[in-house]
Amino acid sequence: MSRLTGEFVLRSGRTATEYFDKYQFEADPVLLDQLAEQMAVLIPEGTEVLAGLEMGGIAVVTAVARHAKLPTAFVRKQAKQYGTARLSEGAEVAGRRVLVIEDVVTSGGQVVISTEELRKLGAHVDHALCVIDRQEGGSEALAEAGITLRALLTRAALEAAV
Ligand SMILES: O=P(O)(O)OC[C@H]1O[C@H](OP(=O)(O)OP(=O)(O)O)[C@H](O)[C@@H]1O
Ligand SMILES: O=C(O)c1cc(=O)[nH]c(=O)[nH]1
Repeated sequence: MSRLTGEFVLRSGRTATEYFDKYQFEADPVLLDQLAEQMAVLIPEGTEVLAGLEMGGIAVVTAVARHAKLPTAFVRKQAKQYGTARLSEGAEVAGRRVLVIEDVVTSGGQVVISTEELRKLGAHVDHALCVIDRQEGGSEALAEAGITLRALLTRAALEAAV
């Protein structure tokens, strides 16, 4: 139900004829919980904090954390301009082994940007976990940044299931 066809501009600026609307599965509490339960199994040993990326990664991280029983951080695209003025809200990330949680990975650009920012805050980030890896160079880009990508689903697997 999340797989759309048409013409879509992606975050990376690329265009695609296929788009996974993550908000369709994130808005379904039963489906999201099932995905989260399976993702929790993929969490690398030693992970201390789960960090979900704005916006789609926030619902995913909250759901995964319920199964993993780990504290969560909510990572903004830009630091809040008032109040706490934080980029990363919730659990403290400094000095802790942090797993980045994302919904969809395409080029890997957003995970790399947010990981750099988390590292500046003192987090130790070696891994990321996503719901869907579109298999368009994301895992390679992450590897260059020292991040291993684990995915619950790949684009190839989803296409094979249709
Ligand atoms: O691997 P990349 O090429 O960086 O692309 C994937 C990113 O693009 C989408 O974010 P978008 O900005 O559309 O998302 P939001 O609705 O979650 O804010 C998705 O949630 C990833 O964050
Ligand atoms: O690369 C993206 O921006 C992107 C691709 C996709 O399939 N779904 C999504 O939410 N974002």
